[in-house]
Amino acid sequence: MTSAPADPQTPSGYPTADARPPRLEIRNLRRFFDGRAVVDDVSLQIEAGQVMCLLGPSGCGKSTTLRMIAGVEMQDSGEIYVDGKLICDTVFRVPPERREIGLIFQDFALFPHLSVADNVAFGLKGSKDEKRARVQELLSKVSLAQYIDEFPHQLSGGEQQRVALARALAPKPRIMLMDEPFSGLDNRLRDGIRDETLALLKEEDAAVLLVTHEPEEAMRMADEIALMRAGKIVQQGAPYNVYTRPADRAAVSFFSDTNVLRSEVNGALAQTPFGQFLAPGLPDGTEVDIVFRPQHVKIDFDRNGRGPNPTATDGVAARGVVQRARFLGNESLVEFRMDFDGCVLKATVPNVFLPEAGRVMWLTVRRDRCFVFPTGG
Ligand SMILES: Nc1ncnc2c1ncn2[C@@H]1O[C@H](COP(=O)(O)OP(=O)(O)OP(=O)(O)O)[C@@H](O)[C@H]1O
Repeated sequence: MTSAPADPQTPSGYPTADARPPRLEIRNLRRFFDGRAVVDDVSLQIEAGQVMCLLGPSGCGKSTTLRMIAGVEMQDSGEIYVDGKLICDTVFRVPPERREIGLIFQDFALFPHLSVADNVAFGLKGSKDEKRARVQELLSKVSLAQYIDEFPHQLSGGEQQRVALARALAPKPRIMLMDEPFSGLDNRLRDGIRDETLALLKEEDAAVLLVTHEPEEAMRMADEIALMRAGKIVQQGAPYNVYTRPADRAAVSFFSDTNVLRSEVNGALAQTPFGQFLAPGLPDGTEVDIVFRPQHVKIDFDRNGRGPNPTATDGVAARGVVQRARFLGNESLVEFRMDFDGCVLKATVPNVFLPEAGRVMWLTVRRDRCFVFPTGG
């Protein structure tokens, strides 16, 4: 007996015949502008009901990636699959309107001359009653049922954004692409709308790819973060893992303020005034950066010219002088000029802690929260 020939539009590599392929898969996408790869070998998989955030600085290629998936930009190489079916490579291309992909952009334009109901119904097929039922269902979900017959100019920015979300979800897209969808909203509105949007997206079971340059937004929204830099995915994983096990120095500083100490490897160890750090696999003489976040610096008082005793978790204490201290609302930020080489280190402390400038204090660093990277690597 011979087996049926493989479907040429189905990618290989799924472990068993009944294993469900990802809702969206992109493989090795590349796009060149003026000879420069602005998207460079990007591969991602997103399941139904999963929110993936493509996070990175301005110009790193996030929107171009999204535009290729939407079908409004063509890749120079690579493939895009939906539920295991090829929808686009360099020869075959399903047109954008047949991809069943919902889109929301920062400048989501509602049609000003159409009512809220007609905006939401815009991409819907079916009878008038069916359309009306779906419109009502979605407007209730975004808590705007009472505005069904209003016009966009009668709504606030946040309400308009929720209508845009309802419109994008109305045709039950299998995939939702969102490009900085909340950046036009003011801070107070944003958190609430993000949470509502997330709940609704989960309920509708779409695979979501959300583009943002704000780490906080990605941490808040994502099941998985793909960190992008200069056209490439440099790290991918659950928000906790990306935050606590950053791939390189730039990945640490993308999420938060950082402190950096410079050292040189000797016998797989890097010596610092805070004690020695493991530098496995790095040859002697390699310059390294020991990177840590201000919230992992501990502050202790001076005891007649001495600091706290060394411990396994916090290492050795180093002496510094308070430069300035500021209250930031939830925490205080204190800057120290360190005795050992005059560098400035930052520490954050919960609540209010505002020591006067010139005061001598001792700092230790949570050793398990320090990262050792080759300098410039
Ligand atoms: N049509 C185009 N022609 C030439 N260069 C382009 C074109 N579209 C994008 N680029 C360039 O490609 C790079 C990536 O752009 P892209 O918009 O994808 O970045 P991004 O990460 O989404 O940035 P932002 O967060 O600022 O929107 C940028 O340097 C941009 O100038």
